[in-house]
Amino acid sequence: MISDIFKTTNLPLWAVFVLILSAGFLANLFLNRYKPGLRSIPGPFLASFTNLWRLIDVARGRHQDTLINLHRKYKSKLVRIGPNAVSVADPDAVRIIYGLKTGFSKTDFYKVQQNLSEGRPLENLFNTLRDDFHAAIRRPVANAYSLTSLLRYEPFVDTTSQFFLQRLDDLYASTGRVCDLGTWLQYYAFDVIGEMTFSKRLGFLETANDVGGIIADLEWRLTYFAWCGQMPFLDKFLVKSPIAVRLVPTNNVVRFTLGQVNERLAHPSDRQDFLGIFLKAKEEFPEVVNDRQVTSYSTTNVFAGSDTTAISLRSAIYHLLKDPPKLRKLVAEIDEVVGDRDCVQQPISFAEASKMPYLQAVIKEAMRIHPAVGLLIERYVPPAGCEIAGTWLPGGTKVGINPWVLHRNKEVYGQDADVFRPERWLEAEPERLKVMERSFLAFGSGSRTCIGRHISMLEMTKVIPQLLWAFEFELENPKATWDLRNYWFVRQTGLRVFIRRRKYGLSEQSH
Ligand code: HEM
Repeated sequence: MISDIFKTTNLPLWAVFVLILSAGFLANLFLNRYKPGLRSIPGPFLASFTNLWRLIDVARGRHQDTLINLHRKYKSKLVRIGPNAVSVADPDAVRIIYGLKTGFSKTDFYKVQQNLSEGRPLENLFNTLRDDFHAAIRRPVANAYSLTSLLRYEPFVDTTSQFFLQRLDDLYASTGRVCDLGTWLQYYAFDVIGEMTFSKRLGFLETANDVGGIIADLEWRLTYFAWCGQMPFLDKFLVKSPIAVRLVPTNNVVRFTLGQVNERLAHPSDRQDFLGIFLKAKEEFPEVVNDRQVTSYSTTNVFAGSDTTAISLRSAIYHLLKDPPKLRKLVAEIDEVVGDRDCVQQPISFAEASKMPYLQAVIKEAMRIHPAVGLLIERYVPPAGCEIAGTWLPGGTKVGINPWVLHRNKEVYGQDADVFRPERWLEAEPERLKVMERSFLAFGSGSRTCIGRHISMLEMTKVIPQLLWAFEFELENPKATWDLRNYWFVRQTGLRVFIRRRKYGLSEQSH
């Protein structure tokens, strides 16, 4: 056949190949564009041909805004953002896509996130695609993350918070220097998770520095996940290519946690921190938990639990500082609960904080208006296909909800959905509240929901009142807005403040 074309056209062989390749490429684009089940879903024209559209848009760092605008522009619950990818904005779809036993599984976007350890991808709770493996590794440790286990971690949070406040007082309240509070909240979040996981602060607050380059490493890694995750086959040619694997067989964060695990193994102790629990799980479930799995659990704590918590803390503080009446309302609630005691020496307990309605509403609203995760929480439609928002989608389609899109849905949260207003959580009628709760995806939803959500709520509900009790914060430039960059997590920069003592040092003053 090829030789016939060659003879009749007198074309050189290479030109025939180029022609055939071009025809194949064009046919592929055409098939992408007119893929059954997806061809009638509105979306950017280019996106229906190639995932490059998605990759480029994600690389620009404001993908959450693009999706919010696209859903509003097309007035559609479904927007096609790739030849085989659909963004969904429908509260009723939450249960379908993320519900227990609905058969939707994580996509190869998560495979890219499997960091290398000794040359092999390290599957963990967060990034595994295999539901049976996920259930097997979740069972031995689930209890350690439950609400009832929280009391165990409160002292870890308290000691780190006290040190955090002392550092802010020494370096900023006492000197009048401007403080990059956003960065300090990140140091705090890393040190708390270090305390809880390894019984030691990782040294961020102490050194006021990026210890071991972990923050920088996570930053580039998240960027890589976000970009490469839009065209996951590229991973095999980049970080997981044979040459790259040989050059960097174990990545930085894994190496760091491996060091902590090895140190504990060399000096065994009966500490009830997460590492202690993971090592106990190794004894109780030897068929599932080996040394590699212990490292995997520990790495996940550091990876999934630090940046996300810092982002949510920043959101709460920033939005309060931008809206002084709301800040005053929260401070009044804190003062009432704390009374005469020193809130640094005797912090608000989790039990007390859980009964502070405005504080709870502020945290929830901070995570609604600025959820940490800023890309689709992607899943594959099961092989039999499925109807979502009135459209039948074929098996294997990538679907997902971007929390930013559902959180800004005006039908769910009202016409002021773009505004920070904690009161909405306190005023909503029970039926409306149910829909708002169902659409709240800051911690994901269903079978793969965040295992660390109680831990982060523990941190946030304790440290926010302590900070606001101890200090007054003032934005360096009250009119400026901060900068956002979405690389899987939507990280903020520019939360720069002046700090003044409010009640910090109360016990010293009374002596
Ligand atoms: C405010 C803080 C946090 C936010 C916003 C957050 C957000 C999320 C989200 C959206 C997911 C679902 C991801 C998906 O379905 O693809 C998730 C899963 C997960 N998170 Fe968190 N997270 C936070 C804190 C933590 C903490 C403190 C830890 C650990 C100590 C943690 C560990 C995990 C793990 C292990 C998973 C995977 C769970 C599974 O699939 O079984 N997270 N998180």
